[in-house]
Amino acid sequence: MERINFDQAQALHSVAATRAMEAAAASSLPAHALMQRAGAACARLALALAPHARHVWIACGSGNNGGDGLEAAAWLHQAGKNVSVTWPGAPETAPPDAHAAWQRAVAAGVVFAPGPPPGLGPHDLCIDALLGIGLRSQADAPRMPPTALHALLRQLRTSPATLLAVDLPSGLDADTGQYAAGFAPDAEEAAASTARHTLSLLTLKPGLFTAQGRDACASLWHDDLQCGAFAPAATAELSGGRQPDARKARAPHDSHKGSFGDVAVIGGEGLQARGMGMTGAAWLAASAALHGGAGRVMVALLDDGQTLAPPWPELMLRRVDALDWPQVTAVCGCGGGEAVRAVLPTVLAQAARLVLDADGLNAVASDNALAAALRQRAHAGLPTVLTPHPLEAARLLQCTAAQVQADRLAAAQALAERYACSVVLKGSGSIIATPGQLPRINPTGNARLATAGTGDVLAGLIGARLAQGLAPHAAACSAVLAHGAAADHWPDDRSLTASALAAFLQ
Ligand SMILES: NC(=O)C1=CN([C@@H]2O[C@H](COP(=O)(O)OP(=O)(O)OC[C@H]3O[C@@H](n4cnc5c(N)ncnc54)[C@H](OP(=O)(O)O)[C@@H]3O)[C@@H](O)[C@H]2O)[C@@H](O)CC1
Ligand SMILES: Nc1ncnc2c1ncn2[C@@H]1O[C@H](COP(=O)(O)OP(=O)(O)O)[C@@H](O)[C@H]1O
Ligand SMILES: [K+]
Repeated sequence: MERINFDQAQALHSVAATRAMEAAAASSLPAHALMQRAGAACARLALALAPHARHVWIACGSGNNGGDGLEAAAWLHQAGKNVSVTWPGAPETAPPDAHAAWQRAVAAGVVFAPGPPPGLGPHDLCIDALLGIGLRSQADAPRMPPTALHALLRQLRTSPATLLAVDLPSGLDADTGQYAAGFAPDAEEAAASTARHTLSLLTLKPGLFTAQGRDACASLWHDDLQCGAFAPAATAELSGGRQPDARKARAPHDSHKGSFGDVAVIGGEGLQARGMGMTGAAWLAASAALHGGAGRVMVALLDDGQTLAPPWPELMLRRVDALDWPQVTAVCGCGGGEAVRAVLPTVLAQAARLVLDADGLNAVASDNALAAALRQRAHAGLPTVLTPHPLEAARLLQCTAAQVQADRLAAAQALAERYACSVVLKGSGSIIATPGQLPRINPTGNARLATAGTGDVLAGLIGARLAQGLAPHAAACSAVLAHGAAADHWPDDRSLTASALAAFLQ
């Protein structure tokens, strides 16, 4: 068993891949062995998390997730704990493994009760074994009426006792990180101050790391039930460990500024165009490229020459028509407004490497000729990274942001395929997808990044990584990881602003 610290690379497996692993392992093990291992692992972690628990209450569902809970009950009872189980299932309809686990729990003398024991306190433990990877999004004919299940879930979530979820927090979709309809915690449940843990069994699932998954699983543990050898190919991977790093300190002594590449930021519509000055976005991206290690950073503002001097002397103002396209890594779209449309045909056709952000993406979404020019870049061998947030991704995919969020991995992969380039789908658990590569989920970052301009900073940092010679997928993974890590290491007593974040980057 390992505790997941969100700083190590990890292979992630979908429900289908997990089922395949379970079938392969089960075929070479004695009957019920996997569930016995699952129950034992759960009991071990329970004893470690709540060693002084006077009561352990286990709420079990009618499938095999409930079976894991029944196995854990038998182990914990044998360990001398005062265990009670609520199991609205029935032996005659339980799957075979869960039926055997029920028999073991009964034989061990576990107490069955319709609800939690009275007086559960912070030292006690609740175990959520209601639903695992068998969650159906459309509960058409559940054996347990959803209302009964929801009532148990509410008691688990609002109890003062430590909460351990078996395999998944019940109701969370393991593939997408979204709660099934009706299962998301309400405000009172979300505000409960209970310590929460999740023990993921056999595999780590993508949904634990993106969308609502991070909040749902809280503290995360993994036990492969000694079946690692049966793991199929990963569905996705969690970024972590050492990333490709083009920092100057590690560069050959005989380097010069040209060795680290030129970034040209193209964006920042002026105030006069539509009464909305957005040059700040371009400066933020440029600052991030500079602090991220680009050799030279140029800024081509779309402000009709209004700006007289850059806010940092290292940055160079350029006109768009004065850029040396075969040399530059363009970061285009930050604060670009409507003005960016006019320059996009040139940028898409000529920039040697490109990060397309914000209004650059919106323009492509609404213009077939620009979309075709974007796709054409792949045929011309020109690397491109798109950096949409969910609404921008929805515009590009002609769907709603809710549909994007409903399956972030699939949405990012669909965009990467459609435009034949790398895509960073931003938000909690950013996804990095590139055709022909295993998609990545980024584990760093937090809600402090939810402030205006941090996306511009990310675009500039990806530009610096591309300019330093990394391939698009590696550049995106490395920059997204560093951007989130900067927020994770942010001093508690300072508020995070985008300009301070850009200056904090390496
Ligand atoms: N596979 C493995 O790798 C291993 C699996 N193991 C464990 O088994 C778990 C998977 O077990 P599983 O397949 O029996 O599904 P599970 O999560 O118990 O859910 C099915 C139950 O939930 C119900 N139900 C579903 N959706 C619902 C809804 N929306 N609303 C209401 N009810 C709903 C559904 O009802 P029904 O469809 O029968 O009416 C059925 O009763 C896995 O997560 C892990 O813990 C480990 O022991 C070892 C290795
Ligand atoms: N809750 C969160 N957890 C992790 N990262 C977040 C969170 N909220 C925002 N971010 C990150 O902050 C950045 C915001 O970018 P974006 O939405 O484009 O904002 P803006 O356009 O204001 O710069 C993205 O990198 C996103 O992944
Ligand atoms: K569960």
